[in-house]
Amino acid sequence: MNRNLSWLDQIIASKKEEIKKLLPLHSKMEKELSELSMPRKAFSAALRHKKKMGLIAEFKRSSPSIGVIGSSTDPILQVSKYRKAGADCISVLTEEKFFNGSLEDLKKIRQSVKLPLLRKDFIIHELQILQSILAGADAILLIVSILPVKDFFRLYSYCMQVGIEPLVEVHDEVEIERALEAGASIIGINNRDLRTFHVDLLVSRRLLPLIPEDKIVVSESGISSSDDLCDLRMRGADAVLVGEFLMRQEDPAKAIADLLSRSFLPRGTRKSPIFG
Ligand SMILES: O=P(O)(O)OC[C@@H](O)[C@@H](O)c1c[nH]c2ccccc12
Repeated sequence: MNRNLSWLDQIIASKKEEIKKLLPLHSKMEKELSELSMPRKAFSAALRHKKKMGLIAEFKRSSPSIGVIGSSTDPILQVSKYRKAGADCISVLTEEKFFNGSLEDLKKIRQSVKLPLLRKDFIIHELQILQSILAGADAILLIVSILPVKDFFRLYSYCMQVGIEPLVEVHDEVEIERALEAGASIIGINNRDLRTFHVDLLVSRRLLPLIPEDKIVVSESGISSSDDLCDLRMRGADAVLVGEFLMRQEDPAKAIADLLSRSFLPRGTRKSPIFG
């Protein structure tokens, strides 16, 4: 491993290798896609206009910022606990090198629950999008900060064309503009800076007012209490995405019940800071 490359550079390099292996399968994958039914809108439907804060519960074995979280946790068992406790959607981290995940995890989970599934990975090519649909994902994460502008717009349109919902991940004002320009309807504000790993819920507080009311907004990362949920709900978040906190719990169902206990509120309006 080249020590001069950041972990993100290393992930992107390994993704490029994976894509090379997928290239010969392209027409086979397209044929399989044509045999599936459209449209896939379950992910946004599970989060839009709800009376409580939406919860996307994540299956995440490890991460580059904190190391091993729950490496040997059984995906089917964990996700069934999430479902029984009231999670609205499931996110599965499939990146292998730093997150110890796999597409196999997602496929197993797909066979065991009907809840909408988000494939969480570093998507830089159309073939990964096809691969996600064929593995049973309802949505994919599209991270604005890792994509050249042109590639972002192209991949966004491809998602629309093949019928999978992109959760467009942003971390600052410029990325929000780009997401809105593409026409994104589900926007994830990542409270974690992917380059420094610094986590701050202030990122959501600052950016929520900049996103129009008709968009679904998900606050991602670093969320661990019902206070966090209440605050984000009142500031206009439709949903939260929670990984590490749930993976570390002995009783994830109880943790979900506690998290959601005070968030049965209508979503607050996203007031522009200019108007108070
Ligand atoms: O484990 P946390 O702090 O609850 O965070 C979950 C999720 O937001 C995080 O896994 C994530 C958000 N965006 C990403 C992009 C790539 C990898 C991981 C992520």
